[in-house]
Amino acid sequence: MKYAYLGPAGTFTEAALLKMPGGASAERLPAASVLSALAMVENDDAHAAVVPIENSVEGGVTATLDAVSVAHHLHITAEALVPITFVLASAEPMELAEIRSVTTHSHAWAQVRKWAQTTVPYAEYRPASSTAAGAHGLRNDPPVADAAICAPLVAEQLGLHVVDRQIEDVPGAVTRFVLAAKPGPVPEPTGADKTTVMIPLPEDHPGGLMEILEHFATNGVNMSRIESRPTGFGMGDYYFSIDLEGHIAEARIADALAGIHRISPKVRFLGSYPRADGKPQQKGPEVSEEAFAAAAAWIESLRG
Ligand SMILES: O=C(O)C(=O)C[C@]1(C(=O)O)C=C[C@@H](O)C=C1
Repeated sequence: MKYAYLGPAGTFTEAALLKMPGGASAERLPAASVLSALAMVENDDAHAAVVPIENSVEGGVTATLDAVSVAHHLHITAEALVPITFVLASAEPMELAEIRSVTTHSHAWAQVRKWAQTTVPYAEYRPASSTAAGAHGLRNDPPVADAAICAPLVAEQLGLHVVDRQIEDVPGAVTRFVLAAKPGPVPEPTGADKTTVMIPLPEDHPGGLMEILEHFATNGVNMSRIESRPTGFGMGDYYFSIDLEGHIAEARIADALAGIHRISPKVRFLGSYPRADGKPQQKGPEVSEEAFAAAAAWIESLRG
């Protein structure tokens, strides 16, 4: 199997790839951006792509959310969680006070903002396409910056000097990554699953969002993430990117989505897949498979 990922070697995305099903034995194809990684799947140059989707401190990775929800026709088949810790690294030994420019990925920069303000307040920030790309750039002639914020492992692999470590503002931060592939068989339910959907907000429909959420509430479906994003097609045109706890094979998830389809027919199913944390679904008896089967049988008997 060939898996594309946000490269180069040494990104947090590569660490996530190794945790994905089939990741350890997959051929790893580094891509320069999230969009290129997803395009490699669409063009059949890779079977699947590993991309970051959400960080516990900085929130959604909008490039991924928009690409998976709107631009591409891909399904999520797995997720992985990677603990995030950063070091500040330089090509040659340097003191903190000497650093005038720092490079890293924008999501990494957002996770060290307070540290940067207090520790390197005069350093100019230079964006990099990934944390590892920034670290590799220190060896360019001329170097892309005085120092890079990257994973401890890539600093070690490139023989960089560690100026400061554990510089993240929130210890224990985690980034969530997904494996995206062309639509195919949905992974089997495990009892601890997630379903991702994209729901366009119905136009000129007062209470549209509330009606959508009511379908989740009445079917006992918990949401683990909800974000609104512009579709890009016009001012005020928004979609909701939502993760649900449960699998499309369950009657309560299917029933909620069928109800939503009547309000927002362009709703898109983006995959059901096992949860990385393995947390089992909690559901009351009124939304069990047996309760749905008994209700359907009752209606059938009335129509009899
Ligand atoms: O630059 C990397 O190493 C990445 O894998 C990207 C990314 C992200 O997009 O959030 C992944 C994890 C960290 O939160 C910072 C950067």
